[in-house]
Amino acid sequence: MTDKEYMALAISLAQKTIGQTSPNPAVGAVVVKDGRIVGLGTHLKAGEPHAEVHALHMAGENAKGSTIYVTLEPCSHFGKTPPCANLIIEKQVKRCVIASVDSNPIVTNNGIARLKEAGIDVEVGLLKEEAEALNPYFNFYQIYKRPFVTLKTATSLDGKIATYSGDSKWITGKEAREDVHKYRHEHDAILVGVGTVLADDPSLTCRVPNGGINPIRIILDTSLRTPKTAKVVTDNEAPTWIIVGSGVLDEKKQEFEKLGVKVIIIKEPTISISELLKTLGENGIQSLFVEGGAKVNGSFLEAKAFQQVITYIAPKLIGGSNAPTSFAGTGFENIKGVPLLKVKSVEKIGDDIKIVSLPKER
Ligand SMILES: Nc1c(/N=C/[C@H](O)[C@H](O)[C@H](O)COP(=O)(O)O)[nH]c(=O)[nH]c1=O
Ligand SMILES: Nc1c(N[C@@H]2O[C@H](COP(=O)(O)O)[C@@H](O)[C@H]2O)[nH]c(=O)[nH]c1=O
Ligand SMILES: [Zn+2]
Repeated sequence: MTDKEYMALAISLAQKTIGQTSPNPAVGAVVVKDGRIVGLGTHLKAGEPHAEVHALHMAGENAKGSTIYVTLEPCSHFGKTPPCANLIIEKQVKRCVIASVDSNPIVTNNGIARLKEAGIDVEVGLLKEEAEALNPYFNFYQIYKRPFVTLKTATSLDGKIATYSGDSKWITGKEAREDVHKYRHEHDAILVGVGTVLADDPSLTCRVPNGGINPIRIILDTSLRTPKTAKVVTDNEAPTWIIVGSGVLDEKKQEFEKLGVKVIIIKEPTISISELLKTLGENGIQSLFVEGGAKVNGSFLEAKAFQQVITYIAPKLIGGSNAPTSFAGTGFENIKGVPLLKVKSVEKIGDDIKIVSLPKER
């Protein structure tokens, strides 16, 4: 097979682990000796061995004089695991083909330099775009130290998220709702406003066939109105963090902490999105799935604080000038001031349409 085919195999291995390796990136590795695949590996969980370690372990003696294809630059630092670059050198690998450079500042280019110093034949950039597309959340966080934000809305053809009476079950169909759970698995955290908690009492867990990883549930709740009886407080299915403003009294905070909820006070009377994202970044959240409701979506939109928008549109017409739409708040005064997006994909999903769009650099 060609170098490209081996690297594509490494990428496909990593693809299947997206969502389970955070805060580490998803990485795949393939070891080839004399035209035979002798080792395969992918990083499965943060703190466990890296992809190269698994692949070289499987290769055993055949690692000597082999070629290793890896989707990310081999690490060169002692994090929770020893450096992969050292292991590649120790196992006397002959050639190392790397798809993408590591965006983690403590790693970037050090691994490549160390391999070259040891006389290993290093090539960088094969299927670079495909490899970088494996870890958009990790890469964004390494650069900005705040979470990559995905906004998700589910509306009728006429842009409503509920009827004027507040009924919203269900607008989109089973397939679209299941697709949402894939994003819950992939993101570190899911965020809704207390309005959604009061209206839907959502569980915000990841319910995909064969199970998935539950995101941390983050509730934007300036004056701590979340009921103590809410599922997100009582179901013990996943961690729940409630973000409150500086006006919340300490003893009220402690009541929720006694129930196992983490309460984070933003030192402002109302929660600004930029302050929220800075705080979540400091708490290690690399990716945030914002599932509304309209008020929260509106505040993220006005702060222009999002990196991708997932829109599900159901072939239904709800009507009514009082029926809520997906973005509340003030909105923009002029068309020329609104954020521009680029449509990345449009697809049918069940009876609904799914559009993924990305902010356009102005
Ligand atoms: N009403 C609709 C949605 N409504 C989503 C709500 O905002 C809230 O996130 C859900 O009720 C979450 O519930 P749980 O976590 O599954 O228990 N979302 C959708 O994709 N389609 C709809 O029709
Ligand atoms: N997952 C992964 C890498 N991840 C890199 O190593 C860092 C985590 O190191 P540690 O704390 O030791 O697990 C992570 O931030 C990223 O820069 N590197 C690799 O060579 N192969 C792998 O499979
Ligand atoms: Zn490593």
